[in-house]
Amino acid sequence: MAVLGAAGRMGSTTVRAVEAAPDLELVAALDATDDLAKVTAAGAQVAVDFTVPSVTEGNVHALVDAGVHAVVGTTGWDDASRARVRDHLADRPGVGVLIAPNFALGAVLTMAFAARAARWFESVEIVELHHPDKVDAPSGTAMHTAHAVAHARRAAGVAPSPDATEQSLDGARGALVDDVRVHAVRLRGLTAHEEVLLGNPGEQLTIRHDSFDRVSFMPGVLLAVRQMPSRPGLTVGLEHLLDLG
Ligand SMILES: NC(=O)C1=CN([C@@H]2O[C@H](COP(=O)(O)OP(=O)(O)OC[C@H]3O[C@@H](n4cnc5c(N)ncnc54)[C@H](O)[C@@H]3O)[C@@H](O)[C@H]2O)C=CC1
Ligand SMILES: O=C(O)C1=N[C@H](C(=O)O)C[C@H](O)C1
Repeated sequence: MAVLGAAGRMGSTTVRAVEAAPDLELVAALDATDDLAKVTAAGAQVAVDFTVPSVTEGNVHALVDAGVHAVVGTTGWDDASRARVRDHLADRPGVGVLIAPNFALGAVLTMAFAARAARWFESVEIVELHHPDKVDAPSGTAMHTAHAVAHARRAAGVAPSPDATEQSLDGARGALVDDVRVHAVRLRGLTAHEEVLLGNPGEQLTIRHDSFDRVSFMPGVLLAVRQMPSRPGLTVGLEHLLDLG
């Protein structure tokens, strides 16, 4: 297999995890100046992408063209970019692509629990907290959580969260993602954290996940590397590989 973004925080952690896995062989480790052709030249069947939002879609199309399965952890995807990959895969039967905003088991469970709870609370807001070197906000995980929560609330006929704000500074109420408020904190010392706050009169439920170390993402990454060769087409979210989707 191959790792794209191998010199980065997640890419280097993935390289170490793959090297420690007896059933996987790392044949290519690429970073920004490397030609993607090295992936096929090395005979990789699966490539993991932990690069940057501005290049990940191009990488995936090149991998699909080369018949290489892709496990994508890079964020910054939207409906349009995912649709382009889905369309491309229609011409390449047998090739699988997973785009997952978070590979940590606890984060995937947080999203599943939040979606399950969402219909039972009048208010819901999301706070994501990350290291200050992160280039995108809100996090891909928070966006995915907001869409899942919004979908569950719409399906149950629940109104958007009440909010009487008439006057506020720009950004004070966070970003509105699919009718759910998302707040992004960037703080030295943090790794990757998310809280889903659910409120009713007289009670609050907080669902919180903390990744203290990037090793927390590795079991999910390796699971996906092993499964994608038998999952053709586009899969969005690790929850589908864990039977939680
Ligand atoms: N899905 C998940 O579980 C997780 C996803 N992420 C996401 O993964 C991405 C990477 O995060 P970090 O590793 O923290 O960033 P980073 O900045 O440490 O690493 C990115 C690496 O990609 C390299 N790169 C840039 N363009 C490239 C190209 N064209 N080809 C190959 N390599 C290229 C950079 O030189 C750098 O080494 C971000 O989008 C982040 O949000 C991060 C943690 C977990
Ligand atoms: O950049 C990060 O660090 C992370 N990015 C992903 C995201 O945007 O959701 C996953 C995790 O939160 C860490």
